[in-house]
Amino acid sequence: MTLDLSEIRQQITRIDRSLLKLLSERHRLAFDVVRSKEITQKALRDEVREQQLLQELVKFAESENYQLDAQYVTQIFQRIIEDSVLTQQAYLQKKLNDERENQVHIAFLGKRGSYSNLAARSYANRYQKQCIELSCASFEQIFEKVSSGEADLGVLPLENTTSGSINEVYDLLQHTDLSLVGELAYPIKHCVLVSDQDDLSKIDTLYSHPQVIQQCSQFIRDLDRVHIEYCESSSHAMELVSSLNKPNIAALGNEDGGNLYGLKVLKTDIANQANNITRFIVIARKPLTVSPQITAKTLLLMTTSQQAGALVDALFVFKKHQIKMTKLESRPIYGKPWQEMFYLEIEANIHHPATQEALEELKEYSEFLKVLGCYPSEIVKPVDVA
Ligand SMILES: C=C(O[C@@H]1C=C(C(=O)O)C=C[C@H]1O)C(=O)O
Repeated sequence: MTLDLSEIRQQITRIDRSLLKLLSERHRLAFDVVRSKEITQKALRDEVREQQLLQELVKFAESENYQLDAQYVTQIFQRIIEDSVLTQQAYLQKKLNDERENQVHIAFLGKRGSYSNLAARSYANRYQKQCIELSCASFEQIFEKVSSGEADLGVLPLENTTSGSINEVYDLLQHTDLSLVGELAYPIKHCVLVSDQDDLSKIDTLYSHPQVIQQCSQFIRDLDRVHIEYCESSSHAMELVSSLNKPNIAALGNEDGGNLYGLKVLKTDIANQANNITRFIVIARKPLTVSPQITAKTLLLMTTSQQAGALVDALFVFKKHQIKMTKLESRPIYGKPWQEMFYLEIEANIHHPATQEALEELKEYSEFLKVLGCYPSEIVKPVDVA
């Protein structure tokens, strides 16, 4: 055994490359798996198989030979399985919707380096498409760019695990003819970015988007007398802090974006909640067909009568048809004080006859009902290992 650090590091580098090679091999097998399932029409996700795999791996991991922590191993393999499931989904979806174009124009909020930009890139990557980026100054502009055909897709944040729903996006969905065609969960990792400063106590002004400020409120409260400057997006904040180049100011943003603007990270992990994830939606002009082999979600917009129990009656339809509801959100109706519009997200494929039947029944309990879109669920809930 050697204790020479550079030699040990060489060994680590070699092991990391081997791990990467194995990950790539496993990733490629996802394509063989999905081609096989295309023939058999088997459901893409097999939770029993996933559970067996994980249980066996944990048993190995904890054995004498490996001595690895069960939770550590489980988390890694859950990520690997998620990649396999999402890779297979993207393959099926591309084929089903006959997408041959290799480029996709995506509109998003903010400049290069914004979270929306990173989410847009990640979405294009998943579908192995080159992303032509169209940066927008407002959510409304994203809708306009997709409507006019300037953009093929628009990526918008819908909810965040810390700050909740993004009302403005919900409200814009009320008036659109565009369709929801996708979702993606993107981990948000806020940090303090500076031009040149090593001491956090020297910072007296923070620049960022109101959502980011809200998500880091506990960290900000603990700072002494810091002034907040609200910006259009976190990328605007990063650009501004970079161009002002002062030692007393900082931007709250993400590390990748910060790199782009030549900023350095002064502090990481500053969000109130460690698991800070934003769910983005993807909009397009045409609705999508979702493969029956994939877990699909459908977003509905509905109003009910003002009578007692009207919403309960409507929701009961889902219970009766054994349809899982993944989200219920209400927003005021513009011009109708104290009346509410409901957004219902269900785990169901709109093309499935059982869903159609449930929606027909739902019409009886609603005054207005509109399908905003049906899309593959990209939130792969891990199976329980116990
Ligand atoms: C790879 C498969 O597809 C999915 C992914 C799995 C994995 O990555 O191990 C396991 C089961 C399925 O949910 C498979 O069916 O074997």
